[in-house]
Amino acid sequence: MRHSMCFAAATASRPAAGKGDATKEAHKIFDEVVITVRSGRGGRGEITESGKGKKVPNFKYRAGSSLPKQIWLPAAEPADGADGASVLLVADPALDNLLHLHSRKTLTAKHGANGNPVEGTQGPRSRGKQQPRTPPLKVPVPMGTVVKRKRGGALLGELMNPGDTLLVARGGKGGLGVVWPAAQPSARPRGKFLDEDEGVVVDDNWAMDAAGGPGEEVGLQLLMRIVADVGIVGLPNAGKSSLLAALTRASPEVAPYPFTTLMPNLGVMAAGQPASAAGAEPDLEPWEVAAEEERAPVLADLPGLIEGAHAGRGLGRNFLRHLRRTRGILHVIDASAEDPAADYEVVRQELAMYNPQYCARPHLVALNKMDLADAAELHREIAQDILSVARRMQAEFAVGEDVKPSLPLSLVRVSAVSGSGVEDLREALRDLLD
Ligand SMILES: Nc1nc2c(ncn2[C@@H]2O[C@H](COP(=O)(O)OP(=O)(O)OP(=O)(O)O)[C@@H](O)[C@H]2O)c(=O)[nH]1
Ligand SMILES: [Mg+2]
Repeated sequence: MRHSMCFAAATASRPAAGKGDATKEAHKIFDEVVITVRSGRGGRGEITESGKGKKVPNFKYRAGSSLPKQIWLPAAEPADGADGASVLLVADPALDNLLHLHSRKTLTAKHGANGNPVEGTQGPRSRGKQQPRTPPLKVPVPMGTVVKRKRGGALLGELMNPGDTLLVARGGKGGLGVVWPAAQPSARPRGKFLDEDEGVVVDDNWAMDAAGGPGEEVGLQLLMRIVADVGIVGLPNAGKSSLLAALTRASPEVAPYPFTTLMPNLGVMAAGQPASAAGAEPDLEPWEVAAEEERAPVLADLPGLIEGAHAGRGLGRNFLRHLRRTRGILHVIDASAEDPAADYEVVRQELAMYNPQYCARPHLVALNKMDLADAAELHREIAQDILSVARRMQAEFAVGEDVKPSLPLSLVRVSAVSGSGVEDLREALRDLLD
């Protein structure tokens, strides 16, 4: 279900002050982590002596009969060692960040059980059978996680949908059960093979066969990009989080100071709002409603951007990578600000500097805080100014670049506080995505 992912980030806990730098700065790296995973080594195979069995009572023996009292039970086939546990990454829809992996950076899977319980080691003995599989170590990660090798940065895979799994370290093969041809050590078969480093090495084949394969150790870099249809961007305090709360059922933190939002908040814009004309649509069945919700657009409220974010000011701009998979962008402008058109330009410029593609995506402008007197009076001029900024940016860019900044699809006047215009904005967002 898409839903379950959506409301967890709303109460993204503020890192407690004074706990040490890593904790304080955790919010900056909620979407990135470097970890080491180790798969288990394979268990040893059982080693038995051939021809050896044991005498056991004959259950068919009856006193006075010709049947022997004891019979010879041949040795069972020796058991194989179990394969070591692999390490799997699993996309968990309940997660929306990678913070849980910051506290434990090395994850080790279990070794395979030995085929023979030698003194001092543990292991179930199941003669003649492959040992039971060792359950893999499953590491939960949020959807939208990109997995790269720490060294070289080769892409190993992406986990996009709930339940997607990626094998990152394969467990070692279990050793084979081996029979000595004779009890005498001198009679054991011997094999010679070349070892690249040390020249000729003599070893016993049986010992090689019985040994389990080693596990792997892999350094991984995990990067998360949230999966959303629309990204909400704007200066700090413009009312992005307030609008997300008005448009969806999410309840992000809202406060009258900049940089309230430290990690993206997600919300689902549920369909079937009361706006449609009476009788125009037949009532939806419950499963149709569920299907609607499944398709309902996900909005992502990003932390505030400021001028110079590309150079690391404010919260920087690393979180802009979360716009990568969005189809459209909603610019939120505080229309009661001194120069809303300049604010719009600042944010557009930061987007363009991060990735010119972002500016080419279809976008909407929400003129927020329309309940305030200054904003309401000036909204025509503000809209004009914003449009001329957008046209100018388009004209400037079109010269050398092949991606052209888009013009706003529409400018919507809203107030997240009074709720006016929210329905129009919802409508505009749907048009944007169609
Ligand atoms: N009057 C009025 N105030 C608003 C409106 N929308 C938001 N605010 C106020 O503006 C302030 C900032 O709102 P937020 O939603 O936290 O702003 P933000 O853009 O998410 O801010 P950051 O997360 O810091 O980037 C809060 O005090 C809100 O109450 C609105 O439509 N009208
Ligand atoms: Mg916010």
